[in-house]
Amino acid sequence: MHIGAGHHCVRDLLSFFLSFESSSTSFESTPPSSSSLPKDGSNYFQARYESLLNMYHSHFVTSENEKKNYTGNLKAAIDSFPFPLLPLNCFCFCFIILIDCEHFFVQIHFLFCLSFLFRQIDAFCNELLGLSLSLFSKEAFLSIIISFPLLVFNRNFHCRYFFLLKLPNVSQIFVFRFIEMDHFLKLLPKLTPQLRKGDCGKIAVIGGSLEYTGAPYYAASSISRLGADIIHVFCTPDAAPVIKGYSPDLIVHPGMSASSILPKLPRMDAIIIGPGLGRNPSLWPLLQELFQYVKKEEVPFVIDGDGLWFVSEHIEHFPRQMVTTVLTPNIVEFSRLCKSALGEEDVLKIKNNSQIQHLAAELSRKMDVTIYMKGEVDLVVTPNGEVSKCSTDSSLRRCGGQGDVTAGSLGLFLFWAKKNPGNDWTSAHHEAGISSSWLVRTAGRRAFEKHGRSMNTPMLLDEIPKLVRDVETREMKDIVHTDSSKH
Ligand SMILES: NC(=O)C1=CN([C@@H]2O[C@H](COP(=O)(O)OP(=O)(O)OC[C@H]3O[C@@H](n4cnc5c(N)ncnc54)[C@H](OP(=O)(O)O)[C@@H]3O)[C@@H](O)[C@H]2O)[C@@H](O)CC1
Ligand SMILES: Nc1ncnc2c1ncn2[C@@H]1O[C@H](COP(=O)(O)OP(=O)(O)OP(=O)(O)O)[C@@H](O)[C@H]1O
Repeated sequence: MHIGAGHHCVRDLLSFFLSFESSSTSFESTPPSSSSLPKDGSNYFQARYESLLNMYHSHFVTSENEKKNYTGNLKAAIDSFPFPLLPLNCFCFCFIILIDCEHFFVQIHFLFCLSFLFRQIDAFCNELLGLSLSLFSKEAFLSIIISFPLLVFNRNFHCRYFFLLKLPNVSQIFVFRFIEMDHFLKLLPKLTPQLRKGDCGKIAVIGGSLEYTGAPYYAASSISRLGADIIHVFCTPDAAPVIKGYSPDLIVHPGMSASSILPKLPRMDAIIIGPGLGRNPSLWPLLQELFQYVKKEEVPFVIDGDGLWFVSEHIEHFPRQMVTTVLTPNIVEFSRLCKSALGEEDVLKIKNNSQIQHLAAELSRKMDVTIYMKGEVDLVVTPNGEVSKCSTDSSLRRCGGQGDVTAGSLGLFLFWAKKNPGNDWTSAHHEAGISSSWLVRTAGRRAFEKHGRSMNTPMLLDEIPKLVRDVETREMKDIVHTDSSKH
């Protein structure tokens, strides 16, 4: 098809693409003739836009607020588009590709932006129109080229729909929506009658003290709900009966000496240290021996909470080449690490996300370890400079304990990710990080939608079983505003 020759060509192109929308046979459908299009193009495409929006809402958006936000963003982007002023390389277009992987049909819906385009283009000269459409078609072509290898080469790409949507203001919001969920799905081990106890994970959580009994429980409980077989909690003797009382599911070992803990570690598939650990200086020898053990045995290892406090306090003794290790700081823990490792003061005053990302990359490189930085956007940064960002909608509540769920689930995901023969440690860290972030944020959001400001971490934990089941049956109807990308 020749593109860009003028007004009639636009109509042909539109009718060609619209035929896909109305037909389920995708590429095999015959394009309707341009004369079959209604005379009043503007109203026609406005109606198509509305219907697509409704379709989007009915499939993926649940709450009224989300509907408003989505519609608002979209309309604002479309309405505020300064057509004559915008440089061509920022040309406003939007397209959605719906891929039904199971039947391998591809349907292309170039709808609501086409409605916009049509209205605008009608009023402008043919020359500009021609250039615009060339750009438009190039993007469409590229998107198809990108989508097919994903389908063909990634067997785990289970998603039913892959959305690609581009607008100036909400650019790429939806691009990796389902890929992010797919990371999570891909890591879940297949349950078969041949599995034996322990195959899905034997995980150690080291933490729990008189003051903090909730934190190790949250970490351990998230691991249990995700499907690990055995969870050991190592904590101080006074915390042990309390933690045991929370759940008979957990194996709780009182005592924090290296000599009592280390002999039990060779049977563990991943180790998480820090949630509720406390800051008793007598714990430092345990951490030092643990670092050496993890480095030698290459066990998936997560350092969180007070574990990070010890690392900051003894930064000069933190070993290099901890290839299996992920540090999971919140902003306060991050600022402590930056201060001790990079000499950076006042990190808490930084409000600019890209500056934080830059610092996280520097910290990761300097410490030679992966950093999973929690915040409004979660960042997974590996020492080679790769960054994964996850900004899936999460809870608006910042109640304590959500980071403990991150640390626990991350430990288990690291074990699962590394078992995948295609993964080296770097890719395992990114895959596990994205999965953990998606899990905590989505479970948190669901809990928040139900309970509002009364939401707390046990409520988030209660969302995990349903969430896992929904993902496995791909019944996700409420994923909105996901932005996860790797640079
Ligand atoms: N139920 C349980 O058992 C739970 C136990 N937990 C466990 O508790 C242990 C300690 O962890 P932690 O994160 O509370 O201690 P820490 O690193 O000193 O940070 C607190 C300090 O940072 C500050 N601050 C906070 N945010 C800030 C911000 N955005 N910007 C700036 N400042 C900010 C805040 O200052 P404040 O507002 O109080 O003046 C405060 O001084 C750890 O083992 C963890 O696992 C938790 O998991 C929760 C559930
Ligand atoms: N401002 C934010 N907006 C949205 N999500 C956030 C925000 N801050 C943190 N989160 C999410 O909440 C989760 C926990 O992060 P948080 O910063 O609360 O950890 P933490 O302080 O270590 O938690 P804990 O209370 O367990 O110690 C992370 O997965 C992160 O994605």
